[in-house]
Amino acid sequence: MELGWLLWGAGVLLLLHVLMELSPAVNFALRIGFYCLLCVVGSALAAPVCLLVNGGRTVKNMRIIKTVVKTFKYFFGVRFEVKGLENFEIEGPAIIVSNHQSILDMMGLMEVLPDDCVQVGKKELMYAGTVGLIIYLGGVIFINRKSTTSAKMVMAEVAKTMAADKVKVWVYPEGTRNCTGDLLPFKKGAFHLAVQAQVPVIPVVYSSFTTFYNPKKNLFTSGKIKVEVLPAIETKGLTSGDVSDLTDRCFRTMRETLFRLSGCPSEAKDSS
Ligand SMILES: CCCCCCCC/C=C\CCCCCCCC(=O)SCCNC(=O)CCNC(=O)[C@H](O)C(C)(C)COP(=O)(O)OP(=O)(O)OC[C@H]1O[C@@H](n2cnc3c(N)ncnc32)[C@H](O)[C@@H]1OP(=O)(O)O
Ligand SMILES: CCCCCCCCCCCCCC(=O)OC[C@@H](O)COP(=O)(O)O
Repeated sequence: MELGWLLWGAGVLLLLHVLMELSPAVNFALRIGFYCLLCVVGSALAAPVCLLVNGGRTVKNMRIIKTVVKTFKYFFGVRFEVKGLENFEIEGPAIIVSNHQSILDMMGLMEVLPDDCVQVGKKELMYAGTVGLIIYLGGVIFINRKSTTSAKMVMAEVAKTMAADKVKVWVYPEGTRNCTGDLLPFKKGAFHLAVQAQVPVIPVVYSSFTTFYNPKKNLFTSGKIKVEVLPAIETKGLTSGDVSDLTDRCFRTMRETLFRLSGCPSEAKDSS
């Protein structure tokens, strides 16, 4: 009986292996599926721990979430090379902005996430089962991207509470995933938030995944991601009239850094 199960297990594994060898599409789907499974199972295990240790929705849960997510990279052979972590060492609140390429970004996020930092996410994530639950428990701020008015209202609330709670807020200013090796134009919410709260903006750039991860080509191998935390940009004294300039400045700095980290400096020159 037990031998039977073993044989079945071995058979299924062998079949999966052969399928992965034969078809890049199956290989890709299985690896992404496994990532999602890790997220779902990891969240299911972490949620009760968060509830027991911290009692409910609080940014303190991010430490627990971070501990779990930081183990994921070993399953996929993803390595991180991080520079500039000292730029996070700012007392009190700040807005952190970074590029957003894929759902795999959650690994890169947790690799560098400073203490007392919540993220802004689309509200649909709240309904992603156990993952939604863990994101909720971690204190993520949910916005409705389809309604600028309501998103702006949420962000204005955040500007007020950020100083009181001394939290940093992580925003993906592209507003959606983008795995092209370039940046999408930045939305302005993060920069309005920084100016309203008069807190610095800290840009974080992840090198392009395109060499090892490309959903269109069913590519997902092991690979190295370079991460750079850039020096903070002060916003003291800036007013809402300066938001566009601030946005452009961050965009240009981050785009140059992205090309430099991804090893394509020529594109940086062509861009402006
Ligand atoms: C234990 C195991 C666990 C495993 C599982 C892992 C779990 C990991 C756990 C936890 C990590 C959780 C991580 C979550 C990550 C989620 C990522 C996402 O979901 S990314 C998508 C959502 N995020 C965004 O979209 C943000 C950025 N968006 C914005 O800030 C936008 O600006 C927004 C939504 C506020 C408005 O977007 P618009 O599309 O309408 O575009 P615009 O150009 O920015 O705004 C239109 C006009 O409104 C003004 N405006 C915008 N915000 C304003 C403001 N606050 N005040 C005044 N005016 C404002 C602008 O200046 C613009 O006006 P003028 O064109 O300049 O005239
Ligand atoms: C019902 C159970 C489903 C479980 C699926 C598990 C998937 C794990 C995903 C980890 C969190 C990913 C957060 C993320 O990266 O969200 C994407 C948004 O930022 C941008 O959205 P979009 O590009 O505009 O669709």
